[in-house]
Amino acid sequence: MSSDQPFVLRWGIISTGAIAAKFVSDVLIDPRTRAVGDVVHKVAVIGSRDAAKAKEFVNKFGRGDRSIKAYGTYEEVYADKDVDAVYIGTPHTHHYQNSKDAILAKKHVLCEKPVTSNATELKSLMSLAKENGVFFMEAMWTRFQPLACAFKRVLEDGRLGPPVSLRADLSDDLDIENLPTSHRILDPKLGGGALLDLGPYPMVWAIMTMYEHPDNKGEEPGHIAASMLKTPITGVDATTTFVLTFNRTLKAQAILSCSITLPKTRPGANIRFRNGNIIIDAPIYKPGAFTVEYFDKLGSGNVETSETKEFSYIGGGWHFQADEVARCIRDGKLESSEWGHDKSLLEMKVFDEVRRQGGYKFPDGVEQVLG
Ligand SMILES: NC(=O)C1=CN([C@@H]2O[C@H](COP(=O)(O)OP(=O)(O)OC[C@H]3O[C@@H](n4cnc5c(N)ncnc54)[C@H](OP(=O)(O)O)[C@@H]3O)[C@@H](O)[C@H]2O)C=CC1
Ligand SMILES: O=C1OC[C@@H](O)[C@H](O)[C@H]1O
Repeated sequence: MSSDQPFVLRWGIISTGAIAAKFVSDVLIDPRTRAVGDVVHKVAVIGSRDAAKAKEFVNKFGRGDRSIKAYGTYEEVYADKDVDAVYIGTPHTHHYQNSKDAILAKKHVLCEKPVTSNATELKSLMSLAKENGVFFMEAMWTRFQPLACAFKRVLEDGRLGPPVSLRADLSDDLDIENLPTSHRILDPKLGGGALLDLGPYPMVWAIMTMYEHPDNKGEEPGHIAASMLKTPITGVDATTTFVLTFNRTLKAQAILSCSITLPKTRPGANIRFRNGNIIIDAPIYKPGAFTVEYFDKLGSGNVETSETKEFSYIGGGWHFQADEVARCIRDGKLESSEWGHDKSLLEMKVFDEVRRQGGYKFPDGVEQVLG
């Protein structure tokens, strides 16, 4: 193959749930429709706990590709020689075991958010991935969308000055009164509740804005304050608010919230800098636009200029993270420089602490590795 041929990444898919369908649909879109010419994706294998579901998934989402294999166990996916990377779309509390099995089979892994149930599980996977020489990343798709890349460029040009305060919320009224208690959103055995499902999204904006800020020097927040409101249905958190104070070198505060009993709020995020603001549309997992406001002079609050940047593309937005995985694997990297292990680890440490303060303990046996 000549070097100007795109790199082909062959995926094995674990689970036939809602997000696996979205991921597969996106990676099967011709990458040239998003101006990507250096990588392409091949879905090689679908794995389900039920062979009939896997076959049905291939028929429904495989775009007529008759070479896609359908398996009735996940183990067959890990063992398949035609698979380079495994995408894991199972419920949160299965991510650790599924990732571990894939890594031990020497497959690269892209695992849905939240990457594990707790920080200790994640640390164990990070070590295992390094020992086995495979790439490992949490599927933090928002970070790879064109809007997030443009947002980072605005932060990096420095005109806004340092960030001081950020508010970000991801809420969605999931009609929990009418969901079965076995649904992954309600069942504590599946890590149910707002924090683990929706909390990664306010976190990603805080991480991009504050944790990654050069003045922060890679410090974790020095203080975390959290409160959870539980649903009486199963006791998982329905609404959670947590405040991260970056008080070590950067002096900034992120006020983050999520809810499964409220509709989305507008805007999704509001970030205040010494010299202006950034306002991000809802929903913050895939905003369509953001507005940058610049003050006439430092700290005045008078908006002199403002610019709104809008984004659209073909597909749901899950393919950009897949392109990142393909490029990293092609280049022999074991982690992404945009969403590396340290960022997922910070997320999981924060979630552990928020659950501790909120009194949300998983049932015994859910966490596979305890700290
Ligand atoms: N990035 C994003 O935008 C999104 C990410 N997610 C994340 O993806 C994960 C899955 O969510 P979602 O697709 O909505 O969930 P679904 O319930 O729709 O699908 C989960 C799938 O996991 C498999 N599975 C394995 N073990 C279990 C189990 N014990 N109970 C239920 N299902 C099981 C099943 O596939 P099978 O029977 O074929 O084995 C099932 O279809 C979550 O961690 C969530 O946070 C979810 C939505 C959006
Ligand atoms: O990751 C997600 O983003 C979109 C939400 O609707 C979904 O519940 C969540 O899992």
